[in-house]
Amino acid sequence: MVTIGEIWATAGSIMATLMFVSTIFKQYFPYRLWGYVERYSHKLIHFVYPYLEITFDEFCGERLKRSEVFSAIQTYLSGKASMSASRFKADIVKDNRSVVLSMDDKEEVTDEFKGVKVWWVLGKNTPRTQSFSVYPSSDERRYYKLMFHRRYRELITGSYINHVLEGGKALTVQNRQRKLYSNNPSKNWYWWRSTKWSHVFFEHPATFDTLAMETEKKEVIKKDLKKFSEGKEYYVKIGKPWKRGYLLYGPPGTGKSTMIAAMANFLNYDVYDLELTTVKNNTELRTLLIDTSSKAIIVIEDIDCSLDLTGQREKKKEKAEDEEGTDAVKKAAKEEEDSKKSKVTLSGLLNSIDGLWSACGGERIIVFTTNYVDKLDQALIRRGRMDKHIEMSYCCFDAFKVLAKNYLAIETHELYAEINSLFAETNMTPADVAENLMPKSDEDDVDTCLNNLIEALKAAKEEARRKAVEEARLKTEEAEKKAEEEARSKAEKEEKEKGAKENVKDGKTPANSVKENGFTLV
Ligand SMILES: Nc1ncnc2c1ncn2[C@@H]1O[C@H](COP(=O)(O)OP(=O)(O)OP(=O)(O)O)[C@@H](O)[C@H]1O
Ligand SMILES: [Mg+2]
Repeated sequence: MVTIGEIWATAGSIMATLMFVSTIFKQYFPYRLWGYVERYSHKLIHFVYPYLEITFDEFCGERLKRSEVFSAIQTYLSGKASMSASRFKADIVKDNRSVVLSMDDKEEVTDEFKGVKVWWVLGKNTPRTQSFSVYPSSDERRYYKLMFHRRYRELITGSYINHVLEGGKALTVQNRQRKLYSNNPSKNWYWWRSTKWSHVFFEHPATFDTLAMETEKKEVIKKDLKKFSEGKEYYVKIGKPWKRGYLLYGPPGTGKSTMIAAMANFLNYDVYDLELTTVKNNTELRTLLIDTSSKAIIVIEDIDCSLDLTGQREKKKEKAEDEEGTDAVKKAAKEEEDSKKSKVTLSGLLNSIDGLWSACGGERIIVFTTNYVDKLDQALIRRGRMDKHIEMSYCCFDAFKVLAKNYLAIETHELYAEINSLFAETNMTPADVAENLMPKSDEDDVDTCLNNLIEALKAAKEEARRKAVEEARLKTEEAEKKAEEEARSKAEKEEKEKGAKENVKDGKTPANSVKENGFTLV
């Protein structure tokens, strides 16, 4: 009887012989004939193995961007994986309430489409060179492989793949837990996982209903956003990338950030909060923007503080510093400081907003906020870049009514008339109004809160009056000082002219005086 050990020994020697023969064959067989052998061997395999394979890679474009097709397939298969795979990866979605299972590496999942069976495998390309790093190799790339009988080639490539992609996208929208991203400094970017952006779940509760603003203005913005989000075909027709820029400007506490949250909740978009000061240069900025998903609002807050937008201020400063002297220690310190500073330029920013790269992906809204719109370079905020400019201003009575409804659950009150007249005379930000309306203890009722607001409005009015008086006083003082200085310099000038005339009368021209006294009288 043949033992297992003997079988293994025989199999081992057959393998060794085959490898030896194949090596000899490769070495001595004419190179040109080798091509024929390969071609015919493929035909032979094709004849006995009637299945076709399609591969979908995880990354496209030199790892710059994760393939949306790969993501759609992953989501589509997550529904099927729970039926046939045995190892899963779990993801929490939709308000942390449910778990979605997706297939793990090297798992196989079967699917059926119009009675045709197909197989999906999640594979990984292992590195060609072996290294002993604890990190995965740069060659390691995941892919989905779809296998089907070649008889169904048209059905699969024609309809099935579309069916998978559309199903995947629909599931993504359904399961979507929106995210709030913030960019990481490039020293923390690693190629083996997406680390350019960190995220938390986006849970800001602001909506357009809770946003204090004139109703009409709010409606215009809502319509604008809706038109944009439904405008895919329109943007293709007019030949413009599917993106829109919003500039929100106004004093602190007027609701610019709140408006962004309301926009994201209205459109069901993710938010990318881009901190420009940690972006080293224009290339990094471009890489970050390419790595954003569609259905996203990209936000740059306080754009006037984020970088030197005129480009001139920086040069002036440098020149002044150069004149101060070039001490070696100072120079080294300056170099170190410079290396930490963001080198993103205005033109880099403009390019990333509406250059050729900006068309990668689609359905993106870019929002800039600023407290000082006049400081911004006109090129940055021209239409086409910042298409819609929205002024967030001090609280008006209309906006107050929204806040009162949110904070005190009232539609009207006998004190409204007084509050209305006070708003007409006073500037107060919605943030201050909201703070005054908020009950501070269980004893605080509606009347207390409204009276608090009235007191605050009166105090603000008095403060504004006092400020205006002070400003007027300062202005008058300045004007008087200026007039005094003008009068003094005029008197001095007249005095000089008078002296000069008298000298001429006495025959003492400046030239004569030199001759006489050996020095010049000025
Ligand atoms: N228009 C508004 N509607 C509702 N709440 C508002 C509004 N404006 C301000 N608030 C309230 O005031 C707080 C501060 O507002 P927000 O952060 O949106 O102001 P901002 O304009 O972004 O200020 P900054 O310029 O300082 O960033 C918010 O938490 C919100 O509760
Ligand atoms: Mg803000």
